[in-house]
Amino acid sequence: MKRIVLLRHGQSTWNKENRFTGWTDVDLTQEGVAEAVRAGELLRDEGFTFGKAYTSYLKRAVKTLDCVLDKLDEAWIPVEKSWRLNEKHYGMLQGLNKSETAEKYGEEQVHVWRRSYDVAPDPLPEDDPRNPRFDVRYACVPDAELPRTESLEQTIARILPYWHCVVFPSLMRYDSLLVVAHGNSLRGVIKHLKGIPDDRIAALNLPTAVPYVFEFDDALRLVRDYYLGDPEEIRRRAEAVARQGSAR
Ligand SMILES: O=C(O)[C@H](O)COP(=O)(O)O
Repeated sequence: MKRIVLLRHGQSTWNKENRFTGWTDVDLTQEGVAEAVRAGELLRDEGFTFGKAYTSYLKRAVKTLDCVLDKLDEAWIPVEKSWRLNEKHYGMLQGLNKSETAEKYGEEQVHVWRRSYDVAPDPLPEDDPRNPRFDVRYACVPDAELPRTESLEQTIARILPYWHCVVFPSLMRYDSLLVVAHGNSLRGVIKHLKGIPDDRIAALNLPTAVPYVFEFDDALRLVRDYYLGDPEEIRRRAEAVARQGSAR
């Protein structure tokens, strides 16, 4: 049996302030670090070990991965970072408070921006200092591939080449992989793995730092998926994520 564990990063400073984050490189809060440590302990106590780990270019995911590997005493395993695992780019919404945005534009519009499959928020202007073309970490990415905003569909379109060519084939070499990324980049991966239809993906909300396990048979067909942890608490936390777009 082969396994991939997907993990959303722990609480970030902008999660705490309820701001749209996207590609903004904000840090973990103390609570976020504690969540990451708890995720590592849970994986350790359930006997998980990993051959290789993947994460994004954003420090909230990288630091969460570090905390988990530390708890597993597996800081030595190969780790590969890719911009393709970054969060959905939230365009001009980045930095705005989600509740205030709901008060201004309506909860329904905010839900469309957050959870629709094919609607993207307004893009960052070309000369906006937040445009990824000005960020040295993306210097090796062709400009045409760097987003100024993204729908979930576009997020999935940039993740899948990496998923198909790099992450998933490494299951042939390693029995277990750990992928630490973001709420929407992982929703995209989960949509792909489970074949969730476009019009059903809006209902999926991922809480921070809850390990989500995918098991595959020897032919690498998905046989089972489940969260680690208390189902009632996970349900409550997923609902709280959904409510982040409510007006106050
Ligand atoms: O980028 C963000 O704001 C978060 O990572 C995910 O936000 P969402 O749950 O509002 O899509």
